[in-house]
Amino acid sequence: MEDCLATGVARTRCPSMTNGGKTTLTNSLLKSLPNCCVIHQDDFFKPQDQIAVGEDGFKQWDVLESLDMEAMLSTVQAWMSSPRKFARAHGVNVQLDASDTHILILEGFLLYSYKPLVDLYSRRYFLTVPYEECKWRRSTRRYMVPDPPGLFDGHVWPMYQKYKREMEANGVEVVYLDGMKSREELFHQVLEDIQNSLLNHS
Ligand SMILES: Nc1ncnc2c1ncn2[C@@H]1O[C@H](COP(=O)(O)OP(=O)(O)O)[C@@H](O)[C@H]1O
Ligand SMILES: NC(=O)c1ccc[n+]([C@@H]2O[C@H](COP(=O)(O)O)[C@@H](O)[C@H]2O)c1
Repeated sequence: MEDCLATGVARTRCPSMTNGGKTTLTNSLLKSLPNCCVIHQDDFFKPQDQIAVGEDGFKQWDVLESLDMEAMLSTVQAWMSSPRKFARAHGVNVQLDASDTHILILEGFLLYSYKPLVDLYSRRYFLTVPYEECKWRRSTRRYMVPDPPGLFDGHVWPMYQKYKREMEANGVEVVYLDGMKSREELFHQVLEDIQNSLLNHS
């Protein structure tokens, strides 16, 4: 990572639990950071017929095996090999100024459990909200595959807790963000942090 930052290229991550507010935050950052691309982990869910059904009867969406992480890694590597080309191909308006800074945001709910990606980043954020808030926000969402009754308590929340425990046990260092803060406050906090990180490595 250090070598990339030394050339003015930064990568960061905006992961969290489901409904922590990561898509909202990512969209705000995208508008404010130069030459900024995003890769959404949700785009790498395997097709529904490849998702295992657990002993609990639920389709196991919230486990790493439900995602094609190799494909996600290849996409990250495509950005790493040519951020400018990647940005252009993804419709990002590339600014040709002297700094030549490029930023990649990875946004997803299970990013710190996939070893090949864990150490690639200059900044790692983790948005959290309390159980009740998460459950309420989730109840207002409509996913491509709607949640069956009981999924949140029976699968989503226990998997979130399991992966978070594992992440902590593995010593993955993250900046925790309080997802109960306002959208504006979170945006300014993270924007400032990323800008400082870029300055420190320029
Ligand atoms: N800081 C916030 N405060 C209150 N509600 C928020 C905040 N950020 C996002 N939300 C709302 O929470 C829901 C989930 O947000 P979203 O950004 O899609 O979460 P995620 O991408 O983490 O699943 C949406 O209804 C969104 O408007
Ligand atoms: N995008 C999909 O195809 C799909 C299908 C079923 C469940 N989900 C849910 O998406 C969640 C992750 O996305 P968010 O972090 O945006 O909530 C997971 O908790 C998972 O249960 C997504």
